[in-house]
Amino acid sequence: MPLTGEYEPSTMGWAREQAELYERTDGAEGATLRDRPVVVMTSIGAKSGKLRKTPLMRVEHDGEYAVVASLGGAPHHPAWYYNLVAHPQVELQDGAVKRDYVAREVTGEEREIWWRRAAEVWPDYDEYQKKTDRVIPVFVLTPI
Ligand SMILES: C[C@H](OP(=O)(O)OC[C@@H](O)[C@@H](O)[C@@H](O)Cn1c2nc(=O)[nH]c(=O)c-2cc2ccc(O)cc21)C(=O)N[C@@H](CCC(=O)N[C@@H](CCC(=O)O)C(=O)O)C(=O)O
Repeated sequence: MPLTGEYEPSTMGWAREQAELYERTDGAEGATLRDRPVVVMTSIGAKSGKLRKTPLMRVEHDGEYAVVASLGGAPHHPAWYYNLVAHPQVELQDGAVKRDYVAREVTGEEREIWWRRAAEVWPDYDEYQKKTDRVIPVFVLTPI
C-alpha cells in the first residue's frame, strides 16, 4: 500500500532535484552518482508527517536493501534517520519499480556484513566513518 500524504521537498537542492528527476523519469535519469547506482526512498516525517524523498546509494542483496545514514560523515545523523525510527514503513524506488519495505536498524555482525556490501558500492562510506565519532547507522529494508 503506497505511502500517502503531502510531499515536502528536501532542503538539500541537489538531492531534491535528483529525487524528483528519478521519480519523473521512472529511474531512467538521475539513477547514478559518480556512475554508482542510486535508489529513492520515501519516508514519513517524524515531526511533519509529510512525505520525504531521499536519494541513497543502491545496496541490494537477495531482495533486501541497506540504507546508510552517512550524511558524508557529518557529526549528526541525517533527518531521514529519525523518520525511519518513528515510521519504519518506507517506499523504495529502484529504477521503475516502487515497493513497500519495513526498515530496521542493524547492529553488530549483521551491520558489518551490510556495511561491507555498502562500501563495495560506495567506498567513500569507509572515509565517512573515519571522519566522525558517531557510528553511522545502517538500516535494512525488508519487502512487505
Ligand atoms: C537536507 C535534509 O535532508 P536529510 O533527511 O537530513 O538528508 C540529508 C541527506 O542524507 C540526503 O540529502 C541524501 O539524499 C544525500 N545522499 C545520501 N545521504 C546519505 O546519508 N547516505 C547516502 O547513501 C546518500 C546517497 C545519495 C545519493 C545521491 C544523492 O543525490 C544524495 C545522496 C532535509 O531535507 N531537511 C529538512 C527536514 C527533513 C525531514 O525529514 N524532517 C523530518 C523531521 C526529522 C527529525 O525528526 O529531525 C520531518 O519532516 O518531520 C529540513 O531541514 O527542513
